[in-house]
Formats: sequence, C-alpha cells, structure tokens
Amino acid sequence: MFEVLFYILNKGMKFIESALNRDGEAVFTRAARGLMSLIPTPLVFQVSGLWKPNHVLCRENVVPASEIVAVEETEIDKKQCDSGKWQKMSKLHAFTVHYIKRARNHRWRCSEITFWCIDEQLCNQWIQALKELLDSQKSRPKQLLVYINPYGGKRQGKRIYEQKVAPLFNLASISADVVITEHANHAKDNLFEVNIYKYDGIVCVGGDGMFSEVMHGLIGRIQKDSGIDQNNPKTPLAQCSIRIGIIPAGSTDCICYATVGIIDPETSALHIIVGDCQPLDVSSIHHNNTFLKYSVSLLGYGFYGDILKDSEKKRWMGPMRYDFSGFKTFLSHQYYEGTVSFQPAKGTVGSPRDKESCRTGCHICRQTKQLEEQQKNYGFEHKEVEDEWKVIKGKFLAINAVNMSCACPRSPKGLSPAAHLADGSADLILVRKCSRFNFLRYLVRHTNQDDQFDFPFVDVYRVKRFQFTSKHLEDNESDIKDVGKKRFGQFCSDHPACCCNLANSTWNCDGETLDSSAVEVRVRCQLVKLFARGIEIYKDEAAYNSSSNELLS
Ligand SMILES: Nc1ncnc2c1ncn2[C@@H]1O[C@H](COP(=O)(O)OP(=O)(O)OP(=O)(O)O)[C@@H](O)[C@H]1O
Repeated sequence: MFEVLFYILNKGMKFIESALNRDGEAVFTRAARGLMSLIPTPLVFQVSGLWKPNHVLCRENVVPASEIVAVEETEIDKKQCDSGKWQKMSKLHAFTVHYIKRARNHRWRCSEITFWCIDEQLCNQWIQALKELLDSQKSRPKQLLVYINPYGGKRQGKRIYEQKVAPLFNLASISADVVITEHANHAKDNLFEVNIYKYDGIVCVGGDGMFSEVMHGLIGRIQKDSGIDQNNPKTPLAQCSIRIGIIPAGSTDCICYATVGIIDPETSALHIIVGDCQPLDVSSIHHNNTFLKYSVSLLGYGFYGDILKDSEKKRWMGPMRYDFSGFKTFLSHQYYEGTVSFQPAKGTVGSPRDKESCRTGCHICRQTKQLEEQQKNYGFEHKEVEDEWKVIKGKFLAINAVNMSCACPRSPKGLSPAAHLADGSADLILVRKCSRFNFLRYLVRHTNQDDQFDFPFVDVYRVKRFQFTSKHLEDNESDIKDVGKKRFGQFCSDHPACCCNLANSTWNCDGETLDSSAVEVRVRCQLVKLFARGIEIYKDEAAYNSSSNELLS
C-alpha cells in the first residue's frame, strides 16, 4: 500500500487530499522524475494533478516554474494535521513552494503551498529538483543595488522597502546593497562611482523623478565607460544591459503603471525576483549640440510644461499641487507659436490610431527590433537619413511627445493609448489653438473610451526624431539685437495673467523642467531594460477568480 499525502494551505484554508491509491502515487513519482529530466526546460508544476489525475487543471493549480519565488524545506506542525489518521504516521517531511498568484488588476501576490509526505528521500528529491530549476533561470537577479528616496511621495519609501520588498528579496535569496539618498542627484552621482557591473540590477524606490535620476546615472555611466560623448546627438548610444527595477513610492508613478499595469510595491518586487525584462525606448534631448536630458514617458511643451512650472512653486501642497496647477493652467488657456519638424517612423509596424495597445510580448515591438537587427546586419544601422522631414508651423496649446501610453490610474488609456514601450518611436501629439471648451473635450477624452485624436485641432504622428523651435526664439535668432522683443517676452512670462500669448513655455521632461525651449529629440530604440514585462493580457480574468473560489469551496 502506497501512501502519499498532500497538505495544502491556500489563503489560510486547509485542504487535505489523500491519494492512497496506486494512481495517485504513480502520478506523484512520475511527476518528480519528469521534473528532473525536464530541467532546465520550463515546466508546469502541477499541483492538483498530483493527487487528482483526472482533475481539470485550472490556472490556480498550475504554476509555471518561472513564477516560483522560492522553495524551502518546511517544519510540519503536526497539530496542523487534524486527521487522527495522519498523526499516527511516522515523521513527516515537507517543503513549501512560494509562488506568484495573480489577483485583479495586474496585482501579484506571493502565495504558498506546502507539500508533505512520509518519504524523506522523495521530499528531498523535490526540493533539490526545484532549487536546481530556480538556479538554472539565469535571468533572475542575485545581487541588486537599491536606492531609496526617503522624501518621495508620502515619504514612505523606506517603510515600503523594509516591510514589503526586503522580506520578498530575502525569501528569494537576493542580496541587496541599499543606499538611502541624502539629496537630489545622490543616486545619479553614486552610479558613476560604484562598480555597477557586479550587480544584476539597479532598483529605485520612489517616483518617476527618482527613476529618471537612476536612469540618467546608469545611461551616463555606460556611455562614459564606452567612451561615448552624450553631447553629440548623432552618436549611437551604448545599450544598458543592467536592468532597472522600480518600486513605486512617489507622487507620480506613471512609468511603473505603464510597464507593470499597477502601482503596487509587492507586485513590482515580484517582477524583479522572477527576473522579468522589458526593454524601453529612451528619447535623448539636445540643444545646439549639448545634451540636455533623457525622457521615457512624456516630453510636453505648452499645457503640461506650464502645469509643471506652476506646480514646482507649490511643492508645499504635496501631490494636490498637480490638480491645482492643472486647473489654473487650463483656465489661462495659453498657446505658443513655433515650428515643429519631424521624421516619421518608417521601420515601425503600428500607427498611433490603430488601437493596438502595447502588451506583454508585444508583436509590434518585437518586429521593430527584428527589423533594426536586420538593418544592423546590412550595415544601415546608423545611416542618417536627412530627407522626408515634415515641417508644421502654428499656434499650439500643447506639443506632447510620448514614448509610452503614459497611462495612469486617472487616465487609464493615457495620452496615446497605442504608443509602444519598445518600438523605437514616439507619438508626437500636436494640439493646435482651439477654444477652451474644445480643449476641455479633448482632455476629458483621456479619461473615457472616446478617441482623443478625433478632433480637427489634434494631430498625431509616430516619429523617430523631431525638433521644435519657438517663434520667439526664431525671431530672436533672426534679429538677436531686438532687445525690445526680448523684454516683452520676459514681461509676459513673469505675468501669466497678461492675455497676450507668452513667448515661451517650458518643456516638461518626465516631470522635470528643461531650460531650453528649442530642442532636438531622437528616440533610442530599447536603450534601457526594466524588471517588468509590460501589461499582461488577462484573457481569463474571470477564470482566475473562479478557480480560487473553486479551490476554497
Ligand atoms: N534625499 C533626497 N532629498 C531630496 N530630493 C531627493 C532625495 N532623493 C532623491 N531626490 C530627488 O527627488 C525627486 C523626486 O523624487 P520622486 O520621484 O521619488 O518623488 P515624487 O514625490 O514622486 O516626485 P515629484 O514631486 O517630482 O512628483 C527626484 O528628482 C530625486 O532626484
């Protein structure tokens, strides 16, 4: 008589299933051997199948090995075994599998299942096999460098890391060197000093500003080590293979939202643990052969630049300042004159209005990368094509260039719902001068299902490069000695209540202001990589939920 017992803890509910027949035991033994012979190929870790061979495997009962967080030997508390029959048995041997469990809205949680049996050798075989399997997954980080901004958002960065992230990293045997930043640019400067190559990833705990700082530090360091001058806009940049992880703890966590689908520290920590990798396009911004900044989400002139500039003066208001400045900027209804010239993206498969959202394993991003690699093989890679520039002069309420949808909880579709994370292009959105009412209609469409580009005053283009020069600057350049004009511009900038149009707005570069109004922007395809996988498509979201209920009922 073979006896195998599995004791499963699920959401605090106890499940005792015994497979005292040959079938059950056979399935278990075969599964164990199969497991070892399958290494290192990805396998499905069948939980219910072990003791219910004919049970239909629902999602809840199948854990891909890539989603196992850790495996550990477990001490069994005999009191847990409420069946008198099992208490009669000799010593029990057990192991616990910590794995990722999907919840609603892209939230991940670390769940656990404990298996136990009387056969010590068999139990050890399983532990050994699963540990080897985890070790064979080379994309999982072992050593991380973590920067915590203690002042980001609601000043909870340190607490979030210590309570929600560090325990998971410990469980997954990830060691982390933690730096709590003492001032702005601490992380960026530090990245130029430390031996970054001994780490499998850099993690920032904070908001979009903190991510931007870490990204600038990492890209800058890699270019420095590769002997690349960032000031030359034509120079191809060296790609950063060290991944960046974002633990959201800021007032704005849009990059995390757009790449993971939720702002949740535990979910982000689990994406880091399983070694996810999401390449990300980065735009480099130059002015007169001088490098200004990199941008991964929104580069906005006019409306979004003015909101940022105004909100910076109201930091004391906390995150509420964005609402206040947004309302104020909307009422001021300021437009700006200038010239936008851009090079349409040709190598990319999609278009801004095709409704093809960027999701996990996005085929548009993949095809674009393949195309780029083909071009590399044929030696076309860095050939500058100077033709086919489109030039648009006009009066604009907003000029927005986005490298990703810029979705956030308030605007679940984002500024450009079909923008892609890694297709080597940006969506350039031009909102021309229109009435306040029409502009409001445009803004409202960011929050509902209607097409925000379906207005005669809104144009959207998928571009690889673009330039912008404000009329004010053009005029100044053509007649630099016209001091009166300059003073007039200055006067209006200082007095926003003035109803004439301001000379210049400010560029909002991922939440930071840029000093220059004239910019030259180039999208660098997949320059950095994140510990993320893009937003997952939950085809069977209902099945996830019903399967959990099924197990518990
Ligand atoms: N110790 C520190 N003291 C002051 N500023 C810091 C510190 N560490 C990081 N910073 C800076 O704080 C800025 C904002 O950080 P972060 O994005 O984490 O918070 P946030 O509240 O979301 O930001 P924002 O106020 O820009 O929305 C970053 O640009 C970063 O350079």
